[in-house]
Amino acid sequence: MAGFDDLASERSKAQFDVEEMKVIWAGSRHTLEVSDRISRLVANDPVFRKDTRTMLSRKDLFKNTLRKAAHAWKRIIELRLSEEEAAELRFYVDEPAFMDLHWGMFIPTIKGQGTEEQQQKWLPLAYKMKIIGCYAQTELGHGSNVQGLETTATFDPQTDEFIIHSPTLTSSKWWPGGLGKVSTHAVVYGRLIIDSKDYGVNGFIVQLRSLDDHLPLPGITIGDIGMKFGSGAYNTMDNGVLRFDHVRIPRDQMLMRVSQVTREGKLVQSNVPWQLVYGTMVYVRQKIVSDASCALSRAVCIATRYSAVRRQFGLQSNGIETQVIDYKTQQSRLFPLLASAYAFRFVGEWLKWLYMDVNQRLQASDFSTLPEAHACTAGLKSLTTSATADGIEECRKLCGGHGYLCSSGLPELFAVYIPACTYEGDNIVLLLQVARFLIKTVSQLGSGKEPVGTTVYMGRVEQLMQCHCAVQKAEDWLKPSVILEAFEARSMRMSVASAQNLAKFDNQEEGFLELSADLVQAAVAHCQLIVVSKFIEKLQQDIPGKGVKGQLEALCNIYALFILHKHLGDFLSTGCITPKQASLANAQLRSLYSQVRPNAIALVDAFNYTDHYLSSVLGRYDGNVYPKLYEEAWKDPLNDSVVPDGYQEYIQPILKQQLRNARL
Ligand SMILES: CCCCCCCCCCCCCCC/C=C/C(=O)SCCNC(=O)CCNC(=O)[C@H](O)C(C)(C)COP(=O)(O)OP(=O)(O)OC[C@H]1O[C@@H](n2cnc3c(N)ncnc32)[C@H](O)[C@@H]1OP(=O)(O)O
Ligand SMILES: Cc1cc2nc3c(=O)[nH]c(=O)nc-3n(C[C@H](O)[C@H](O)[C@H](O)COP(=O)(O)OP(=O)(O)OC[C@H]3O[C@@H](n4cnc5c(N)ncnc54)[C@H](O)[C@@H]3O)c2cc1C
Repeated sequence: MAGFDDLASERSKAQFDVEEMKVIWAGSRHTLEVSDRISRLVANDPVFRKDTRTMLSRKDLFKNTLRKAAHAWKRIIELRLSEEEAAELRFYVDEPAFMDLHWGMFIPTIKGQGTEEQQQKWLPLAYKMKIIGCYAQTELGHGSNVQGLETTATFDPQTDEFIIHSPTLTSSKWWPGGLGKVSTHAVVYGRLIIDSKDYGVNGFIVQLRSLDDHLPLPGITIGDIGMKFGSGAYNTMDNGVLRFDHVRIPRDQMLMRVSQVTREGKLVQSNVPWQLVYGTMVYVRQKIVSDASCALSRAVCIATRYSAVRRQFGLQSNGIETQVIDYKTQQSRLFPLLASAYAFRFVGEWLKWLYMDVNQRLQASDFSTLPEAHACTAGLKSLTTSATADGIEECRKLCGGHGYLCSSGLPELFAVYIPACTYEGDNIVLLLQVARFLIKTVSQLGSGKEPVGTTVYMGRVEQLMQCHCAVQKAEDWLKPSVILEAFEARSMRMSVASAQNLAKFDNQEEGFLELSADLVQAAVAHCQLIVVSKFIEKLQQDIPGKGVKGQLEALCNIYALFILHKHLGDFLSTGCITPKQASLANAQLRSLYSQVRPNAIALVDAFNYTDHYLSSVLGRYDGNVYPKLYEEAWKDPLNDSVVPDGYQEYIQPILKQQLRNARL
């Protein structure tokens, strides 16, 4: 039967060791074992079913999410899961919920911004879920501009307390996940005021609801902000609104790792940079980059499997139509996304390492790598989430009409994913941060301060401003050194051009605003260079398994040449490559697609996703698409009755012409 046979035959064509590729994708044998075991555990538990999610009303949906979250917590306790296993379990439950914010932001904020004493007090309560917390930073009037927050935390020396207050409507906290209906506590960001002086934004632990009856504490107004994009999707989350009317908290509930307020009301600064108040955002942005590869690979897995099952046109000699995956246009849209999923996986792995390294340095009071960590997490978060959101939508189109059905899994994935381009920093705002970092680095060239980390290539400014690409034939584009030089030269030249244009302005801030669209492009070029170079570095490691390295090399080249093709204007206008070299790159890309084609199904199998996690009829492992699509349609509540509700009120009068007669 179509589907079963197609995917089995595709799998038999694979030219590499899929089991070894699974290890590479997972990061290690241990991680593969854990994710494999936990994903199956979730898939086999009826409480974690997802198939009715898009049909439920908001209230039922939310209650169902609470039920799953409680069950997940119960299983974590019963099975004595480790922190790693518990995180995997929450991941595979695959339903945004208050737990994400409790474990993903509230706890990390206390760890990163609390003193030892504060950690000892609050973390055990949070780990045991005796309190549930969220991260309340954004307000109705300000999200991107953190320094513009209006909530105040005024020190009262009489009582040794802070008074938390929302002075205006626009100062209402607005968006925090988990806040609307569940959290008992929040880390609230507000302006620290001592003796009428404003000391800027700090974090404060505030209890919101009673631990006895869950009612809001006096002075607190709290609720959900309403339905969001898509059915099901992110509506499982209670994003909330919160107002304070002079709510008092003890002084020791200000997070005091960065600065402390003494009993006398004096502000004492630690030796750590004030930017550590922004530390949780760096942590979460790093996590979001890793998650991007999960979301994109999930969409790509669905679209690739379905493209091998779906046949249209072109009767072959055996009387069967062509698999749509064999169309070159399908390949040129799908395979760059497959390559991007792998590229984001590896850059995410590297970013995790970078984040751990920065953290270790911070513990040892070495703050030198913080600006680079901020620029990398901000830039890569922006690059990978934008590409993933666009990629999911492309996968929907790659699946034709059936991709638009909820049962394809793609509409909900898209709806859940797209806010990643906005939360944890709007993607444009974050790229402007990277641009500032690049301009600063360029302006320091020649000053004796050598660029470090991901900007080390800028130290070769003279060479990169003048070099000529050496490509003469299509295969030359397969050399990592050639690709790297083209990407470095493009990024260098775009940053230098931006810096030169900026220098023409008397007022740098005005110049930055005027040139911001170009600056964003320079930042994108730098971030794409990071992704390409980290993929190339990955290939320099020992990669076991028959044919695995060869497949990864092909994917790496596809990613790089696809980006080159997409941003050809940059490469040509900066003189990094010639039009002839561009056309050779395109020819090489076509040849790489042919190389990947027989391995495409095996390359998505290597993600090791269960059908439960994919939740897609089109992406089923067995390829049994048509019978299941047919079956799925009959489950829709509209099909519960043959004649729909409303027939007698609205359809019958039209058919019987009663309405027309009434008008005559
Ligand atoms: C789908 C669920 C699946 C389940 C998976 C679960 C696990 C994954 C967890 C993920 C959960 C996702 C759920 C979503 C939750 C969403 C949460 C949020 O959205 S929280 C709110 C996030 N808000 C933002 O990101 C705001 C963005 N704005 C800013 O960060 C800042 O305002 C700014 C950086 C844009 C500007 O800062 P500002 O101080 O006003 O000015 P400057 O630009 O001049 O910066 C001064 C100086 O500081 C440096 N800087 C800035 N930021 C940082 C930083 N984070 N770290 C270090 N340094 C930083 C900057 O470079 C400047 O340095 P200088 O040397 O002076 O040039
Ligand atoms: C699903 C979801 C979950 C969230 N969860 C949380 C949470 O748990 N806790 C929390 O505190 N917050 C949360 N947020 C809020 C989120 O962090 C903010 O929405 C985000 O930081 C963007 O800020 P904004 O909404 O103010 O956008 P705005 O800044 O108002 O953006 C509007 C437009 O202005 C542009 N813009 C803004 N500033 C500039 C500039 N300087 N230069 C050029 N263009 C600019 C942007 O690019 C964008 O196009 C969440 C948001 C969403 C959507």
